Amino acid sequence: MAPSAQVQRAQAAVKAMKLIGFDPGLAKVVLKKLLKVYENNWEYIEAENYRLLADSILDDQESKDPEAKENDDAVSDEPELSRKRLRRQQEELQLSSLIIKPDDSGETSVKRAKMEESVDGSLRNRRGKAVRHVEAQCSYEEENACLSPRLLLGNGTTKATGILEPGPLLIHDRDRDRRHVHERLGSLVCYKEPKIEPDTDVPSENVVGSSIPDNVPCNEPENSYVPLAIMSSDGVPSRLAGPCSANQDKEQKGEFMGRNASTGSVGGCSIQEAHKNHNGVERLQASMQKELMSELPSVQERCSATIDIASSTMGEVKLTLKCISDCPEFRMPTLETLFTVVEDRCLKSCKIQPKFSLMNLMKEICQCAVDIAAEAVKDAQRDKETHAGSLNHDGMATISFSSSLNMDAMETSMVNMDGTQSSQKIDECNKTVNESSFQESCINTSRSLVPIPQQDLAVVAPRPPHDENDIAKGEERVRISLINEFTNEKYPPYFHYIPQNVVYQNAYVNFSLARIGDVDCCQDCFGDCLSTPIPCACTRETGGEFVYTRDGILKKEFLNECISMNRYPDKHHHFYCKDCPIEKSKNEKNPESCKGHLVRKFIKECWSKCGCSKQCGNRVVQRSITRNLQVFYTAEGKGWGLRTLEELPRGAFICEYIGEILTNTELYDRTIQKTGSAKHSYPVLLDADWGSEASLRDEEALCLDATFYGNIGRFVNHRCLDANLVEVPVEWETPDHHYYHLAFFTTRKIEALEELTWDYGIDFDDCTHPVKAFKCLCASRYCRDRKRSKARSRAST
Ligand SMILES: C[S@@+](CC[C@H](N)C(=O)[O-])C[C@H]1O[C@@H](n2cnc3c(N)ncnc32)[C@H](O)[C@@H]1O
Repeated sequence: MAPSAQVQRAQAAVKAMKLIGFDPGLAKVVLKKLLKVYENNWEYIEAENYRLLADSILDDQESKDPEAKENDDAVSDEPELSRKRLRRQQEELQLSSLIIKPDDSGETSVKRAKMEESVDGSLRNRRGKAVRHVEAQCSYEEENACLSPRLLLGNGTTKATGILEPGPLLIHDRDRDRRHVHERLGSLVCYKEPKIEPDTDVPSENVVGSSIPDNVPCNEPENSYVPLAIMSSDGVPSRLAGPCSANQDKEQKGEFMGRNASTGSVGGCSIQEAHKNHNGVERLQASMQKELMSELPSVQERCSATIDIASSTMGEVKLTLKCISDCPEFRMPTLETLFTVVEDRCLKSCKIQPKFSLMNLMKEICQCAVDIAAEAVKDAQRDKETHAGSLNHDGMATISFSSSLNMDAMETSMVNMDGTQSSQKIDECNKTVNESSFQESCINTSRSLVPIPQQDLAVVAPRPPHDENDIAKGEERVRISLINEFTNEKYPPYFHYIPQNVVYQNAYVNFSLARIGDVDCCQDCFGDCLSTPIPCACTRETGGEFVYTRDGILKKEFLNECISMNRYPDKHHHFYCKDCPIEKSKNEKNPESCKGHLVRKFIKECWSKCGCSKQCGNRVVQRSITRNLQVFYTAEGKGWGLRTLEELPRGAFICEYIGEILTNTELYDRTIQKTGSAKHSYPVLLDADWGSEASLRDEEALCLDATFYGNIGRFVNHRCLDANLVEVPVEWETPDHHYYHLAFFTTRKIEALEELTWDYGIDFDDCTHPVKAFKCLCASRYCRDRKRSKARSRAST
């Protein structure tokens, strides 16, 4: 019968001791003691070619030497001493293995790294790629020697056949003898069996750790690294507020990357599972190992994993993944393996797209950092220019930057969004960043982490201003794609996509619940107000009738009225204000009298103070965009426009016109600051109630400006009279008509791919109108601009 694994290991250990000159009998005795002390944990004993065993034999011999007795104690009597020694050895081993340097070819080599290979000479990762496990067993030169499953003795030369038999060691100079033994051990090359896969249970307290001290001073120098956030193993930052809130929660019982602590599964795929597929030999070894180590902590329990994120005020971000273990066999996997496994797990667990790549995710993180910083720069510049009164918002010029994380090297000149002007500078920046980051990686990376050349990480191309798959950047319930089939202008000039209006600065918009009285909401309602026999209080505005059908479509009568108001304004009521903000903005000192503002029909939707649900049929506009729409480049020269990709019924809600809420004064300031190079303009006056207010000051009159912040409503082009959209004022959070939402509804059935248009109601002769006069290209047979042009040309002939 073949000897048991235990016996085989014992034989190998004794033989190794014999090879370096120890008496096999003594080796056996000491080995027995060690096994007892270390509870049969062969990993400790076999580490570094039985260094512990050799040391223990020396200790044993020394303990029998009366001179030595005073100084050292035998291993059997002092297990703690042996443990300490082992720890020291492990520390030495780790330190010596940390240095990774690029060689002449630019590749990295692990200094003093030793190789171990599995039975077939290679290990494969789960995608079938060969993975080399780096072990501290033999040098690169000795790599081939490791392939043979036998004990070899190497003293610079590999002797596969002849085994040297040195004589017994004489114990005179203990230090020298120890050195001697260690040298011999160092040259002893030992075949190691394929590594047994670790257990997967990870007690959370062992997983979490941090290398960043709690007492980071608050007065760090400007460009020093300060931890922004320490990600605990469950991914929750345990420190978010910078250096002063440095109380890192080491106690936090986290789970690493969604790992289930009790099962060891990561994102639905446990490590155990991951290794189940290995061959039967490994399974057998795993069970043997389990038997021997049943009461020992698992490898994972002996590791701590930390993610440190440090950021300097200069914009550099360092992300460090540290896995520290007291287990001598523990090695960091290569990045390739790590990425492959994480990607696999993520793919399995999160059902994310098959194209998912961790590297892309990291690039995305870099990109986000750059985006956020760039936006702050842009805001600062805009503020500066606004104050200087010399702002030209028109070209929507923006900042181009190096997308690597060195914001110090950021290019700040204004260039076109195609990035053409700044490439040289970006290259230079990247070069600087690459060099320094590469060096840092060399120092900080643990033994088998290969520094990634920064050009792989850096996003080289300038960031596109918009996501062509979704211009709304996920802010809406539906994605809104972007397409230009006519020119090289791939994207519209940059603007911030916002799904809801935001106050720019001085606009007074009072959203307080206290202002909504009982008559302005339906507190007693429940569920869907449209399903109740008696219309709720919110219909007061619309004469006790809901304006929506159960299908969420605007009712015919109401829609007709709104369309008629737009098409035939003269037939409808107008307000005339005492001091018209529009006239005042044209001539402040001597304003003309008000030309009148249409008395518009309002929709009042239910809201949060009401008792009904968010799905209530009287909440159509606030539920935002639901239709399949697309921003596209128009063929006629109107620039970008909005179209539908689906057939739309008459009365369907399309979108709100969203922008910054400005006072009339603010809009006026913005308008006069324009130098005239602006191609398009995007303001809308919220004048539906101006006439009802006896005297409305400019700083009270509101408007929406979608130039810098807006939604897809800003792309709706103008069409004279027979536009297929009509704007309707809608309110829900405020009971008066001072501030309201502007919603677009279809005026007729619309085919898929038809452009959506709206009659801006502008007077093409009025050069002072906030919407800058443009040559109308609406192609409507009712085009007011064309009529005007014709009339002019007739008059001149
Ligand atoms: C609210 S924006 C519409 C989106 C704009 N086309 C774009 O590319 O961003 C209004 C501007 O679009 C252009 N525009 C809209 N309707 C137009 C039309 N019928 N004819 C010519 N230009 C039009 C004008 O420059 C106008 O100032």
